[in-house]
Amino acid sequence: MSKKKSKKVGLYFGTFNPIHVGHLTIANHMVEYSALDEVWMVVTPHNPHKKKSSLLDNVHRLAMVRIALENYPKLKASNIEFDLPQPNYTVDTLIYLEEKYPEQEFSIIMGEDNLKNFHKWKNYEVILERYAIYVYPRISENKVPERFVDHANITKVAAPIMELSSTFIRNGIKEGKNIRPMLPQDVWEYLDEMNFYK
Ligand SMILES: Nc1ncnc2c1ncn2[C@@H]1O[C@H](COP(=O)(O)OP(=O)(O)OP(=O)(O)O)[C@@H](O)[C@H]1O
Ligand SMILES: O=C(O)c1ccc[n+]([C@@H]2O[C@H](COP(=O)([O-])O)[C@@H](O)[C@H]2O)c1
Repeated sequence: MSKKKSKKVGLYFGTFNPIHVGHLTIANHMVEYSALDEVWMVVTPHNPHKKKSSLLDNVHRLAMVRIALENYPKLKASNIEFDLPQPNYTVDTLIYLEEKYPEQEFSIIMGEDNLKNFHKWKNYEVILERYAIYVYPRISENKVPERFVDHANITKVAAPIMELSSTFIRNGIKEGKNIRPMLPQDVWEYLDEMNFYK
């Protein structure tokens, strides 16, 4: 007989270069308005679909996620991918997490933009078969592929839409713009003091 899992954990993967209020709003919404007990923000060293240039060191991206989550006990920063082979394929991370935390029930949190490209992820069928995927709305082009519409393991969540990106923030800093409202206060202070992205 299989043992009942003790905790429901939603995994929110990203490069978080840097984490911004769009990410934080989603993570908090997911943990407050779903059956999840916790959301882990998994800092990805190297997204297989992104270039590594302009990527701040893993430890600094993790530090900013930790700072952002200080007052959110149900949200955790995770460095689980730091010691896994790169680029980081999500399916491999999931296998590793299952072995390390057999008592926890994992699901995946993803934006609708990611769902549109999900069929390009490594072994996406395996992920889809084994995990619940919570999808929140994003403004983006193209349609969700037919095979994902109304899929039993995919749940749409009506989270608020905040269209900002880490790229926009990095470019703004480089151009000397004030981008403070887009970042948690303490994260802004950290990256300003460290002279990141200038
Ligand atoms: N404004 C936002 N609202 C909700 N989700 C977001 C937002 N920006 C990014 N995400 C999602 O958060 C996860 C991590 O995103 P990522 O770290 O790549 O951030 P990003 O802002 O898109 O970064 P970049 O501009 O560097 O590509 C992804 O699933 C992405 O779709
Ligand atoms: O496993 C894959 O093939 C795969 C391909 C693209 C992206 N991902 C994961 O999706 C996360 C969010 O992607 P992105 O493009 O929105 O930054 C990223 O941090 C990776 O962990 C995973």
